[in-house]
Amino acid sequence: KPGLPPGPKPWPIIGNVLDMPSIRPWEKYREWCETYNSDLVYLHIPTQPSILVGSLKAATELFEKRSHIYSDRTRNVMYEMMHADFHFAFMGYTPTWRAHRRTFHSYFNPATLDRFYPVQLQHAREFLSSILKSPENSRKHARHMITSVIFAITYGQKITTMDDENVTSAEIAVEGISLAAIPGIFWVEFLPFLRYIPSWVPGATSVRTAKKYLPYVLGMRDKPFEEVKAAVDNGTATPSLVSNLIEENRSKPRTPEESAMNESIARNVGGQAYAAGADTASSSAQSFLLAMALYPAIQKKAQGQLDCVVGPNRLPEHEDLEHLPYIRAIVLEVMRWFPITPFAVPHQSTADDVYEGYHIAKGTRLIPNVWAMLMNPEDYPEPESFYPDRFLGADGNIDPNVRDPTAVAFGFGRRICPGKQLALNMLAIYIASTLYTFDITPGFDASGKPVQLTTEMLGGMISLPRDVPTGLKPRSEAAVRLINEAATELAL
Ligand code: HEM
Repeated sequence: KPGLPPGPKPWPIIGNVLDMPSIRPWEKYREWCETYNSDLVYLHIPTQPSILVGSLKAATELFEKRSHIYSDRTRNVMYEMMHADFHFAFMGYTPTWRAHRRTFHSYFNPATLDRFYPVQLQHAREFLSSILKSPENSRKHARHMITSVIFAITYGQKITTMDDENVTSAEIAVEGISLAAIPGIFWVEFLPFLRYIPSWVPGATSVRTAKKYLPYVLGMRDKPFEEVKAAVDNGTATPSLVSNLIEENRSKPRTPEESAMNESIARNVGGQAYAAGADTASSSAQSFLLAMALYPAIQKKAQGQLDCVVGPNRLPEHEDLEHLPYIRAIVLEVMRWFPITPFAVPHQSTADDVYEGYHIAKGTRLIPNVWAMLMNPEDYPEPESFYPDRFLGADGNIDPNVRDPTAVAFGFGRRICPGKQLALNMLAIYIASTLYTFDITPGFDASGKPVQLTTEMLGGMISLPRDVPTGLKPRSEAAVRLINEAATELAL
């Protein structure tokens, strides 16, 4: 009879709860796979049996080839308490999840994503202008750019400052969602009845945390949606995901139930775009700056190709990317070198199964160690080095024989990130525009010394670089002129 995969020895009752790392968990997860010499490692977590999936081979076999039984999500009591379960990334493998995903996909169908090029280009160029004015705020500007694209596409709203109420509220909501996603830090996850303990009881951290974030989560879902709905009513809405869904819902006769269901899907799908897309893509935008400051020779090489393809008289556009394999290789290497979702979003099984002689019971949570897969030296020699050339063949084009890291970094199977291509398009034009116009160096600290950059990763479910360089200098007077001309055009 197949047994459980190997794993750390459990304690009575609490199992491996105290073994669960909260700092850089992906490293401990990899160590366990090595210690037990197994792609799968079993963790005894009360009420939530879990398996770490340490190799791409196992992840592909389970999440992709057997996706019909590995596409569920783990119940997260904290999400229920803070109402974050409206986000379809956290819904179970149900018809409701499917309806949400279908709606999202119909708007962000990869075949029609070029209609978002203009909005991406506009905000990439606004980023250049902002950097020209205050390079010391590079982290904030990168975040602002991605947030602006997401709000423009989702709600047709212009985010002129990061102090915008819809943004600050969503930021706090995402902080709560990210916190609640770290496996093993809230006791309510193991003992769901704790949710009913009053928040004043000492130790009721779960209840107090959920209570703190609840209004922000609801605000993120409802406030911008209501604003767009009112604009649609007044005939003043700018076309967007949400206005489109509202109008479509009204365009055909429907029963009140159907109509309410469609409105709820529109509200949820809009409300989760910021949570799913802003932290993730802006973390990659920031880690790109970090890589460039740490690897100046790569920067030079990319700038050489940009100068050659784009010429001296204009800024890059999406259409240039086809002729810029080195930029595309940098995008791939950014996604690999800095795994911003180091264990993706765990999947859960819906039937008993056997893999390589191990028993995987129905209801097991499977945590893919995406970080370890992207740092695997067999696929990517010297994985700690930022080396885009690894993706290029002898002809200077992308070599299809090198494993595509975006097939791992965005998760797996039926749950794979549906915003993947949108995110990659956004990052590619931002990377091309920034390298074309700026030299990126670490910058200086308050005492005037060059900053010592590290590659330290912060955060849990979504990680971001601790250090983001601030030494961005325009490459030439011509670059400054092009940025200013673009800004004038955008203001017209
Ligand atoms: C660099 C940027 C991004 C990364 C690395 C990323 C990564 C991921 C990962 C790892 C998952 C979980 C996949 C799985 O369960 O196997 C996911 C799910 C998801 N992502 Fe992304 N994402 C990014 C950007 C975006 C953007 C821009 C959007 C939308 C605007 C988006 C929307 C979603 C949604 C809705 C889900 C849930 C899918 C489901 O459960 O069915 N993501 N993403």
